[in-house]
Amino acid sequence: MITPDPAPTHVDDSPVVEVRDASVSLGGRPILRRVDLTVHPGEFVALMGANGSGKSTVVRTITGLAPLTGGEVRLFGTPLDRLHDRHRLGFVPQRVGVGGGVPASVWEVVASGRLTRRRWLRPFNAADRAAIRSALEVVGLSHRVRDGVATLSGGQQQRVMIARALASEPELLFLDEPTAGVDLPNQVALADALRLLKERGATIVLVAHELGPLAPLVDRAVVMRDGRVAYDGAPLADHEVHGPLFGEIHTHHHPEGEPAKPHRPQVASPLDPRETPEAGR
Ligand SMILES: Nc1ncnc2c1ncn2[C@@H]1O[C@H](COP(=O)(O)OP(=O)(O)OP(=O)(O)O)[C@@H](O)[C@H]1O
Repeated sequence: MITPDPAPTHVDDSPVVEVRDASVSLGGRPILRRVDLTVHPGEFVALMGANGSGKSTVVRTITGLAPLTGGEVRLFGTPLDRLHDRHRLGFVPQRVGVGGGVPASVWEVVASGRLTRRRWLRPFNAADRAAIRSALEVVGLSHRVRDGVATLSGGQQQRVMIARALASEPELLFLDEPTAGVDLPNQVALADALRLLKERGATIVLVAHELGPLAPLVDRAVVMRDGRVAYDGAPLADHEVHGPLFGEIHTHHHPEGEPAKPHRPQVASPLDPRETPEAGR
């Protein structure tokens, strides 16, 4: 709920996302190779890695947009193809040009986030309007409700798309590069909005090249390389992800010798029987 409710949505720690041995081919080319990923309730996971490493495809697979050629995806404990209450998911895709000639107002775009929760052709009820208002407040755009989306800057348009996802009151939110091409004040506004959502108990999976102001929110980093999970563990600084480390499968040593936090950190190991010597290259 987008209400001041600090209680987490889930009472147990059963995974919200379970990707098991998932493979995806696109255009006849293997893009994801035997990916495993588990996300627990309330976690904020940053999915990182170089261009073309497969980050977006992981998210597209988890949200059912890219078909599996092998393996399984479960959300909220249910196989993806049997999940009916899809309103529990929110998805802010990459580089959405909401302006593109569509004369929609900010309010209309954010209100469209309620469609999965409403019965067809019913007017918005008080709960709908409250959720829309709250989402606009969270992203700091209440004063722009009547404006055409096309009149907003790219960063503000991205905030509109975040508000649209927030209005649907998702338990699990995916964002693909929400800060790409967004100026710093808008990145900070996005971070504030996501912090609030996290405090309300949502589980968040974020695809990002660089975390910038989002870094303090991240509980866990997963780094993709060549369609595989190369690292799964404690958050990494942007420079670590983009340094030489992910030129190879990486074993992470935490700087102060602290144990990697939080959930079951895993480093994909070359000893993994599924890996072949040439596989990670
Ligand atoms: N529909 C498609 N058909 C064929 N190949 C695709 C398709 N979509 C993505 N790919 C390829 O899959 C690989 C992984 O793409 P993906 O977008 O998942 O990577 P990414 O890590 O998100 O990259 P970026 O950071 O550039 O968005 C790339 O080589 C890309 O060219």
